[in-house]
Amino acid sequence: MTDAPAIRVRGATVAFGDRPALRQVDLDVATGEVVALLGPNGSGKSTLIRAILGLTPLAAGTIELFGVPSARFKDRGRLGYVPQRHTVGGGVPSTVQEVVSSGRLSRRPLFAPFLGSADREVVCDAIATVGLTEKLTAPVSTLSGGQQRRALIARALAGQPDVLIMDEPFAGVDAPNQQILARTLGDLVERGVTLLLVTHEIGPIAALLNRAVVLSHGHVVHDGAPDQALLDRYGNGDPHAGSPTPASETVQLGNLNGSS
Ligand SMILES: Nc1ncnc2c1ncn2[C@@H]1O[C@H](COP(=O)(O)OP(=O)(O)OP(=O)(O)O)[C@@H](O)[C@H]1O
Repeated sequence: MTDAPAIRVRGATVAFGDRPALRQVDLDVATGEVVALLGPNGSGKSTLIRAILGLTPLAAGTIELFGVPSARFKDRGRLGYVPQRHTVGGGVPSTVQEVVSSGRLSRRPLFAPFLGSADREVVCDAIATVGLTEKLTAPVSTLSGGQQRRALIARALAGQPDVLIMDEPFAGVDAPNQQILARTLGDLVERGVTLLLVTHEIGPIAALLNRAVVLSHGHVVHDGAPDQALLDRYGNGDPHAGSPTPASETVQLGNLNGSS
């Protein structure tokens, strides 16, 4: 272990064609921190986490993971990712156990891709952590949206990541399941897992948050305490919170930035 932050982003710039999506973004996430990434639709949140995960190339800037430049970072299993899509499955019917087991493969050597008993134990533990043990053999297509989110989280947990990056973990999840999810995330934080979450709703995890980072038009416009103004804006579970709003997005977030 080094004292380097789990994630260090400096001057990250991403463009799609001639349209910039991230502009000179700096972000540090220390080991053990819980950071929410907020901002209106299209502000660059998903692009930033995809860049951190090495899924979207930078036009400029640098990213270090655990103190190692991203291009040289080999231990990708230390990063868990729960993508934005809130359903799993597709054409091939798979059970919860199969979906979650697939998340363990990142920890297996290429020449030994089959799961041993220790791996299967980790898979069962991940499923228990998200409260889906009774659904072990159920096809994921039969689960509710919230249960499918939890199955995806368990899949990420099966890789035993040190950092869990989640894109909209609460989207499409009803209030009771949001509470269950939030408790699951709280358990992970107690175990020392670092969390970086893109969300439009910080309400369910407000108590866990160390910091909130707000993006607007690809810029960081706030990086600091999840203060009352942010809770008012993003904390009420309103699915439209953070959507482009008339006139004042930049001004309002600029004020927040100035006051932090
Ligand atoms: N693969 C892509 N090709 C072209 N443009 C893209 C691509 N991915 C993202 N963009 C554009 O980059 C900008 C940032 O998108 P991004 O998805 O990162 O925003 P976001 O803040 O995550 O939005 P949302 O809250 O709607 O998920 C947007 O203008 C989007 O249209």
